[in-house]
Amino acid sequence: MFLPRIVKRMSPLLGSRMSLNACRFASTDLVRTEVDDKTGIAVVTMNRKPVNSLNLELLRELSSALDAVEKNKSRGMILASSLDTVFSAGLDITEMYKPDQARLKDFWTTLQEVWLKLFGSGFPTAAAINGHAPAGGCLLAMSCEYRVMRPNLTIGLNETQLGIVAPSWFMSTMENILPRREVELALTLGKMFSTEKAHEIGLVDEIVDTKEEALAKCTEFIQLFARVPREARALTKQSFRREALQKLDRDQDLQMFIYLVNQPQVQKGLGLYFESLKKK
Ligand SMILES: CC/C=C\CC/C=C/CC(=O)SCCNC(=O)CCNC(=O)[C@H](O)C(C)(C)COP(=O)(O)OP(=O)(O)OC[C@H]1O[C@@H](n2cnc3c(N)ncnc32)[C@H](O)[C@@H]1OP(=O)(O)O
Repeated sequence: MFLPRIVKRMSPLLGSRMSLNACRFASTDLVRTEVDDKTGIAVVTMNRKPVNSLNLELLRELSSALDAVEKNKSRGMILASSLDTVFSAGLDITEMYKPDQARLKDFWTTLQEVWLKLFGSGFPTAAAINGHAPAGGCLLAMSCEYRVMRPNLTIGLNETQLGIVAPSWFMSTMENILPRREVELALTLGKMFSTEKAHEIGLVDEIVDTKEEALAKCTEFIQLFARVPREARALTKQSFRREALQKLDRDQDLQMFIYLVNQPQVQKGLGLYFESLKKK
């Protein structure tokens, strides 16, 4: 269970007074949230070694972190990873392979919740993609409004390569960024784009060399909205995204996911894929 722990960090130079850009922290083992008091921007960092694969616990903590960002009225949120070469490896295969059925339901419901909160958030969002972002990792990055990525990495929805079908809301999320034809091609191929190609087609907005630069660029993006009235901005963003958000019928989507995951050929495919990852 995530309990936001808000702590004021004191500057050692200022003794008991807060430094100008002191941070507030609301952290758990899996997700660290830091709000810069100077910019008012929250950095939400995923921290589940070795690859930030999205299991139920990480998703629950991301969901709580998004609630905390909303509640604290942060100026915006940057999503990042604590790992050097991976943003997120997407859904944790172990949640879907030989699953416990009750947990499987919880897992998918929580993933839906995270997407609804992130894609539908009123506050500005940006992803500092400091590592590979396949499948669910790409979904998280695409749910943000701006993406900054380090070179020589990969990003994309590779589900068909695994013999599974990306849910339609994964597709709508990509369609919010890329032309429909490009999305259809990317999804049917299960294409993983290099950083450079992703930038060329507009899936990624900027390429920078370091995580620090990525965070700085994301901050610059969010600060573009500093003088735009908060409510008007939020409602405008949400009306652009309403159709995709409303298209998700949570119950039907859950039933479909549970049905598909439990198909013997899907289980076989997931097992083989998981083994191939381990043998690498
Ligand atoms: C029927 C279902 C219907 C609908 C659902 C569809 C939705 C699916 C969305 C998804 O997100 S599916 C998941 C897709 N993800 C991937 O295909 C990514 C797989 N991983 C990688 O490509 C690589 O691991 C990486 C590029 C992210 C990182 O490479 P590297 O740094 O070289 O790490 P390793 O490959 O050596 O992996 C280390 C360690 O982590 C395990 N692992 C990797 N990915 C996952 C994962 N998604 N789930 C669980 N575990 C994963 C990997 O097996 C290694 O484990 P060891 O025990 O060998 O250390």
